[in-house]
Amino acid sequence: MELARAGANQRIARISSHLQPPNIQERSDVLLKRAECRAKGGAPGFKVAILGAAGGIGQSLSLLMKMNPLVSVLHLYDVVNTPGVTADVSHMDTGAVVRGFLGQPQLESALTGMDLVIIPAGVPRKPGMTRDDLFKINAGIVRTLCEGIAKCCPSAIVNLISNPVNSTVPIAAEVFKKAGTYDPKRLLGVTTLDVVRANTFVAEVLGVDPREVDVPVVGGHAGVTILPLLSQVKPPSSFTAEETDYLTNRIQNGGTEVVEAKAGAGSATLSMAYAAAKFADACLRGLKGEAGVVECAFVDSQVTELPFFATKVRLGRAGAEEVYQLGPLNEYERIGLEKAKRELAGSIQKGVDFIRK
Ligand SMILES: NC(=O)C1=CN([C@@H]2O[C@H](COP(=O)(O)OP(=O)(O)OC[C@H]3O[C@@H](n4cnc5c(N)ncnc54)[C@H](O)[C@@H]3O)[C@@H](O)[C@H]2O)C=CC1
Ligand SMILES: O=C([O-])CC(=O)C(=O)O
Repeated sequence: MELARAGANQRIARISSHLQPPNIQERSDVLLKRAECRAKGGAPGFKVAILGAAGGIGQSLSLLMKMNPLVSVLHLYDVVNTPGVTADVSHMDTGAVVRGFLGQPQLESALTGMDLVIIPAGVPRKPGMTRDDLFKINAGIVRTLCEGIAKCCPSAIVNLISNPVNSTVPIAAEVFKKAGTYDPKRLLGVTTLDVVRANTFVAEVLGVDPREVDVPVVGGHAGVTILPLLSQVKPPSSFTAEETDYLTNRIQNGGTEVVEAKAGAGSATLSMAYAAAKFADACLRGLKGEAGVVECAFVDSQVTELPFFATKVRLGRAGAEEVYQLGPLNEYERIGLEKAKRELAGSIQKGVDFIRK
């Protein structure tokens, strides 16, 4: 009986969360609070916000996070089109309560109380552009969103997708430092798509199921900074010099391959939403206290002389609780590492300067 009533409340909360009249909205807030309390009580559940939820990545990612049983509350924020995306996703008969937020005046409401904030907001590449060409527009977007996080949910884990990741993560760190809320363990640049691609392409070469393959990809998330460690592939495998060249180039240029195939209609969205959902799920499992959750991510790091670097990290209740060393590299990878570090150093500094200067 009580369960049925709770279910009805949740339904009303879902429907009325899109309605505008203040009295209905007020009632919806009460009902939503009840649903949130319930979700926070017995059944485990985290509050997740997606910033840029109406975009190419954002929409598919919203769908995937609505399907995640670890999510009890899902906030969808964008500067356009969130009412439609929210209405649509909210009809899915899964547990998470969905709520939409539109435009800067609603940013703080979208962020308050969140455990995990995922950011795919910003412009994507067109053919002929590098990820760094997106810096001008996306740096400002990331700064504004991170200022909101520092104010409204300073303890949230942040998954940063907006490009150029090699610069936007340092930007976010500087914003949080300025606000006095920086916790390096909680800021993670999402490089999962590089690992997803590496697993797929290596599996093709080996003739096995990609789900059986694990390729560490380290460095950063642009061109030569994307460094797959083929000598550490699991299960242990050897590659000819030709295969190593082919795989390294294909993994480093996977993003460009999609940008060119889409011919002006944007960059990877579907595989990226899949990768982001996979990474967010790992973060939530870590938050829940699951042991042994390990993923690659671009984080505050002491693995090299650079202040940020992507390696495997262990995800726990506090975020990236352990940052793993690179492990043994072969000669090909050592040369790649030096190239990656040279480019990364400039991209990181550019991000830092954007906030400090
Ligand atoms: N880390 C990675 O591996 C990958 C990163 N990306 C990056 O993700 C970003 C998003 O890509 P798409 O979804 O394809 O772009 P999109 O243009 O389809 O969507 C971006 C969304 O961000 C929204 N937005 C713009 N300014 C905003 C603001 N101030 N606050 C909130 N939302 C705002 C837009 O309204 C739009 O809905 C791009 O920067 C792209 O380069 C894309 C693929 C892989
Ligand atoms: O290539 C791009 O611009 C988008 C991206 O980061 C990727 O697909 O890896």
